Amino acid sequence: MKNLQVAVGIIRNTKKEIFLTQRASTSHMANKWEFPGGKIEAGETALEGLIRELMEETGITVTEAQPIGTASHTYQEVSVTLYFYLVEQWAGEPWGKEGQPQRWIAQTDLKADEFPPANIEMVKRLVKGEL
Ligand SMILES: Nc1nc2c([nH]c(=O)n2[C@H]2C[C@H](O)[C@@H](COP(=O)(O)OP(=O)(O)OP(=O)(O)O)O2)c(=O)[nH]1
Ligand SMILES: [Mg+2]
Repeated sequence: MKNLQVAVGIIRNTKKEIFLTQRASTSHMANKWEFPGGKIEAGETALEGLIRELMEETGITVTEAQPIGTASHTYQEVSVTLYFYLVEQWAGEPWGKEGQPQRWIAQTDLKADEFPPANIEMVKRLVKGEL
């Protein structure tokens, strides 16, 4: 089975709100809310992939990103390894640049079941305020 390496950004503002986007109805994990990000390309580091994906999907220029862990999950179609980064320093204002719905939500109000299963542990850590 394919194993995807995916860089994801937990974009957090000074009010402890997190920026989420919604996956397309035609995509894998359709309609789930996600941390913006995507597949790391050949020759790229995870951080380079993160910076590129957040520019493509949200329009921001990441200026600092802290690696906070990984999660692996095997779905029916594909297996993924997520490389999570906490992003608190950036230039610009994030928006759903590819037309995807977006929202800011208080970190403590995140709901694990709105995310793909691979995200559950990380969402729980965020809700508990461990990060
Ligand atoms: N971006 C993102 N992907 C996630 C999360 N959780 C999770 O299981 N995934 C999975 C869904 C996909 O199977 C896989 C790759 O993400 P993606 O679809 O965003 O990849 P991409 O941006 O490169 O998309 P594309 O170029 O193929 O359209 O990671 C998450 O929080 N954020
Ligand atoms: Mg993506």
